[in-house]
Amino acid sequence: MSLLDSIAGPRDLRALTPEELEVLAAEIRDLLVQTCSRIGGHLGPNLGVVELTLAIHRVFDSPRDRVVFDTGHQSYVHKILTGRGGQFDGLRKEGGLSGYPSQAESDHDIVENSHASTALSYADGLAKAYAIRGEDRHTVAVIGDGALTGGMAWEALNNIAIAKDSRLVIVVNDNGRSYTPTIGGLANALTTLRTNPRYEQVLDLVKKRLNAVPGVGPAAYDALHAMKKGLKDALAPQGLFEDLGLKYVGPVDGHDTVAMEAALEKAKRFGGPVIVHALTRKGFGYDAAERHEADQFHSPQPFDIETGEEKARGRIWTDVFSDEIVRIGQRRKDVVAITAAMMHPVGLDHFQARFPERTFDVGIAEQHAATSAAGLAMGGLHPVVAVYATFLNRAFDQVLMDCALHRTGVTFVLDRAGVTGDDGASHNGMWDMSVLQVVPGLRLAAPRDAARLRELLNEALEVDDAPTVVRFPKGPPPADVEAVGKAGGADVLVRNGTKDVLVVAVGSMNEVALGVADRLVAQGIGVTVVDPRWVKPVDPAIVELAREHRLVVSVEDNGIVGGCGSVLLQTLVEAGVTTPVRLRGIPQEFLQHAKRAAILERIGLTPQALALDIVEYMTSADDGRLPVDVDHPV
Ligand SMILES: Cc1ncc(C[n+]2csc(CCOP(=O)(O)OP(=O)(O)O)c2C)c(N)n1
Ligand SMILES: CC(=O)[C@@H](O)[C@H](O)COP(=O)(O)O
Ligand SMILES: [Mg+2]
Repeated sequence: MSLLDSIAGPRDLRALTPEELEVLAAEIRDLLVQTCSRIGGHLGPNLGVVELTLAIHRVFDSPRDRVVFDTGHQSYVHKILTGRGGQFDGLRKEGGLSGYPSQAESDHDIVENSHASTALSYADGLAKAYAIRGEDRHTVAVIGDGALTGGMAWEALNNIAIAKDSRLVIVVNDNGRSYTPTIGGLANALTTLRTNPRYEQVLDLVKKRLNAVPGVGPAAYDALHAMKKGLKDALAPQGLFEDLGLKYVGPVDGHDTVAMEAALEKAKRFGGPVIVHALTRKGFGYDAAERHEADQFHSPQPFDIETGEEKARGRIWTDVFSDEIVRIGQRRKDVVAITAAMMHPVGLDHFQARFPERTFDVGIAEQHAATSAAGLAMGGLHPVVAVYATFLNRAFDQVLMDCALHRTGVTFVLDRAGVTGDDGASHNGMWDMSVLQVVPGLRLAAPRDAARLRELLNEALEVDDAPTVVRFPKGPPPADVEAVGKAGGADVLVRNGTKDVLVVAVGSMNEVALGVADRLVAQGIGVTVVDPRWVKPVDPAIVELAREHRLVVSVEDNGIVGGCGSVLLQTLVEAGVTTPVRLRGIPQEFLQHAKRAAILERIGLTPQALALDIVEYMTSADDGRLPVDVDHPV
C-alpha cells in the first residue's frame, strides 16, 4: 500500500515525518503525471504546488480553515489530499472530478469560478465574516504571480491591508509564469528576487567577514545592513506589500515542505493579514514539463511520459486566426495585437514573432486590454484584442463605455466561444452574444468555417468607427461550405422547395443546420438555411426571409436568453412579422463539465434533435397556420 493510500484527509498528514512527506510528494507527482499523460489537464501548475499544498493542509485545518485557490486549475493536489485521490482517474471526465474546485465534490472546496484574480476578494470577505461572527477560523488564499497581474487582486489587497482583524494568509505562488513568463512591473519585482535568491547568503557572508574586522568592520556592516534593507527592498518585493501595510513572510522555497510549514506557522501566528511569498517552479519534478518552453505544461494534451511528446491536437479554429492575423499584419501596419497573458492559447504567438513591437501582453488584465485598445484606436491604430470569450465578461463596461461610446475601431477576437466543456461552467463562452447585444454600434460576426473567419476578420478590420467582434468555438473548424445565394449580407446555404422552415444558423451551428436541412427535406419539408455572418445588427434581408416562411428556427452556440435568436424575434415583432419563431441555443444555466460534443448532444444542439423538434412542430399544425410557440422566454 502506498503512503498516499493512507491519506483519507488532511488530518492524516499531521503525523508524517519530513522523510514521509517527501515520499508522499513523490507519490502525488507520480499520480499527477500518470493521470495527465492519459487525459491532459493542468499538470504544470499542479506539479508546482505539491509541497505548498501539503504544508497548507498540515498547518491549517481545512475545511474549518478555508482554503481558496485563485483560478482553481492548481487544485488537483488539494483534491488528492482531501480524500479524492481514489477518484482521480475520472478527472475532467463527465460525471468525474472537475478540474477545478467543486462544492458538490467536497466541503474542502469553496470557489468554483475559474476566472483569475478573484481569490483575494473571496478571502477578504470570508475573513471579515469569520471575524464578525467571532469564529476562530483562518482563511488561506493561494494566488499565482499571473493572477496577481489582474486588477481585482489589487483592489482586494487595498482592502485587506486595512482589515487588521482578518486572519488571512495570502500564499503568493510565484513561479514566474502565467503561461509564458508573467509580465509587468510587479512581475519584474518578483522576478528580480527569484533571480537573486542568494543575496541573503552573500550578505551573511559579508557580515561574517566584516564583523571579524575590529573597529571599522561592525560599523561598515551596519551601513551594509541598512543597504541590505534597501537592497532587499530593491531586490525583494516585500516593500511593495509592506508599504501597503501588509505583513510579508518570505521569500520561501515553495518546494521545501518544512520551510513552507515554518513560514505558514509564522504567518498564522500574526493573526492578521499576511503574505507568504513562495518561490516555486511550474512543472517541478517532471523534466519534460520544466523544460517545456512555451508554458511548462500549463495544460498539455495527453502525452508520452518518457518523451514528454504531446499528442498532436490537430488544426483548430485558433490556427486559422493565427495565420490570418499575420497576413493582415503584413499588409496593415496600423494593426496591433493584445493578449491577456495567453499569447499562445489565443494564437498571437506568430504575430508576436513577426511584429514584436506591435504585440502587447497586458497580463491577466482584460479590462485594461479593452480600454488600452480604445486608447490605441484613438491614437490612430487598429487594435485586435484576442481573448477567450468568457473572459471578456469582466471587460463589458470597458467595451461599452470606453470602446463603443467613443466609436473606436477595436476588434475583439473571441476564441473558445460557445460550449467549451472540459473546464466547467465558468469557462463556457456562452455569454458574449447576449451581453454584447446591448452595446450600441458594436458589430458582431460569427464565422461558420475557416474561410468565413478569414473573410469576417478582414471585414471587421475595415470598421474604424465602432468596435467589432469575431467569435468562434473551441476545437477544429468544419469543412468550408460555400453559399448557394445571398440575402443581403447573409449567406444562403440551402434553399429548396416550398418556404416552410427558415433556419437562421449562427456561426458553428451552420454545420448542424445543414444536417437539419437534410432531415427535413427527407420528410418533404421545404427548408432554407441562412448564415447571417454578421449577427449584430440583424440583417433586414433575414427579416424578409422570415416573413416568407411558415416557421423560423434560430440556432446559436450561446445562452438562449438575450442571444441572437431573442434579438431576431424582437426585430421580427417590431417589423410586424408574425411567423412563429423557435429559439434554440444553450440553456441559460451553469453547465457541468464534459466534452463539448457530449454537452451539445445533451442540450439538443444536434441535427437529429433539432430536426425531430421541427418535424413534430410542423405536423402539430392543424389549419396550415402554425401556432406561435416560443419555447424560451425572450
Ligand atoms: C480572467 C482570466 N483570464 C485568463 C485566464 C486563463 N488562465 C488560466 S490560468 C492562467 C495563468 C495563471 O497564472 P498564475 O496565476 O501565475 O498561476 P500558475 O498557472 O502559474 O500556477 C491564465 C491566464 C483565466 N483563467 N481568467
Ligand atoms: C485554467 C484556464 O483558464 C485555461 O488554462 C483553460 O484551461 C484553457 O483551456 P483550453 O486552452 O484548453 O481551452
Ligand atoms: Mg504563475
